[in-house]
Amino acid sequence: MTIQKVMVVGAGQMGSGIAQVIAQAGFEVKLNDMKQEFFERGLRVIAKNLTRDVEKGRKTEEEKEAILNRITMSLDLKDAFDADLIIEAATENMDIKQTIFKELDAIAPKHAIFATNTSSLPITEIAAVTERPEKVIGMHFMNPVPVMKLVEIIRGLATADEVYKTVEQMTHQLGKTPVEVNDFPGFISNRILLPMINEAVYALYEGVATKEAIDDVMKLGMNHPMGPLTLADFIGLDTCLYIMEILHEGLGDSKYRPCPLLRKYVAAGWLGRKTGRGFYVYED
Ligand SMILES: CC(=O)CC(=O)SCCNC(=O)CCNC(=O)[C@H](O)C(C)(C)COP(=O)(O)OP(=O)(O)OC[C@H]1O[C@@H](n2cnc3c(N)ncnc32)[C@H](O)[C@@H]1OP(=O)(O)O
Ligand SMILES: NC(=O)C1=CN([C@@H]2O[C@H](COP(=O)(O)OP(=O)(O)OC[C@H]3O[C@@H](n4cnc5c(N)ncnc54)[C@H](OP(=O)(O)O)[C@@H]3O)[C@@H](O)[C@H]2O)C=CC1
Repeated sequence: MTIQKVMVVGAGQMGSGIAQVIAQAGFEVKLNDMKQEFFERGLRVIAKNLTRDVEKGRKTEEEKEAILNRITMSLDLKDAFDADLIIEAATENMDIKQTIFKELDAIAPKHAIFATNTSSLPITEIAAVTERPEKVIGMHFMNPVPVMKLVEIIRGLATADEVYKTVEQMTHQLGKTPVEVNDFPGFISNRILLPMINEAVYALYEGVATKEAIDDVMKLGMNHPMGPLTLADFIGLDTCLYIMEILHEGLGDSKYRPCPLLRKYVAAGWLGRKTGRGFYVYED
């Protein structure tokens, strides 16, 4: 199957990055969110990234404009009427994702593939609310999307081989490297990454060291580009907590219990970079 028209649902940090790489690869993309201001916030981030590319001589001003012109605003899921591929990148919450997919199922063409960028939720359970579970698949991009090479592709129980192949090919067209993973909580990436981040939060909670010291140990000692607490702020503490809860519930092992300090920060609305405060404070 050939993909021509794409829709991305959710214009947050992941949705805007996904829309950017899709438009960069020459596809038309509708970027959907619930309010115009969320779309505009997403588009501002994309424009900023592209301006940096122009300043660094990687793109011309004309290329930047052409990419931006391929991204159109959508505030209504009905705009999915002509989509070949829909990539959902809304908030990490099963109810939200199932509601979106159910609604899209009644709107999108019968051939359309539904991909979800979920970090941890079961693809099979999301697919089950649609009449097309064979066309539902996980397409898990990494943050920041324009930079990171990996896309985990997750088959649900019913995902058709043809759908897998189309999404794999699309991933190559976006300049990314696909890795196939089966449908288990947190897949590979977050099953391994998030317990490390959660352990770093426990180390802070128990007073083992300061946040700076914890991050320095992992940066300088293990050559991680960011310390785990900085990375948690970058991902979003709400998303980190959701993922730990899914691992805990889905795998049934107490080693995945979320640290109470992580819960406390999320309850306070300290969600990391996106709200200006998490483990660290951000002025920009
Ligand atoms: C939660 C999930 O479900 C899964 C996940 O995504 S988990 C998160 C996975 N991501 C990570 O682990 C990221 C870890 N951090 C890093 O790799 C690096 O710190 C980083 C790439 C984010 C920044 O790299 P850095 O060397 O510290 O900073 P910097 O020099 O400013 O940036 C490096 C390049 O990335 C680009 N970049 C940095 N942040 C960017 C962003 N948010 N958007 C777009 N481009 C960005 C910069 O423009 C720069 O590009 P050039 O060198 O080509 O000019
Ligand atoms: N952050 C990360 O590092 C990564 C996250 N992911 C996954 O990507 C998804 C998005 O995460 P992220 O971009 O970080 O989150 P953000 O909070 O930045 O963005 C989510 C966006 O979705 C919007 N949204 C919520 N409900 C709907 C809806 N019903 N219809 C349309 N848009 C909606 C939100 O609007 P509002 O602001 O009003 O709530 C927000 O703009 C999650 O599933 C997450 O697990 C995957 C890989 C990495």
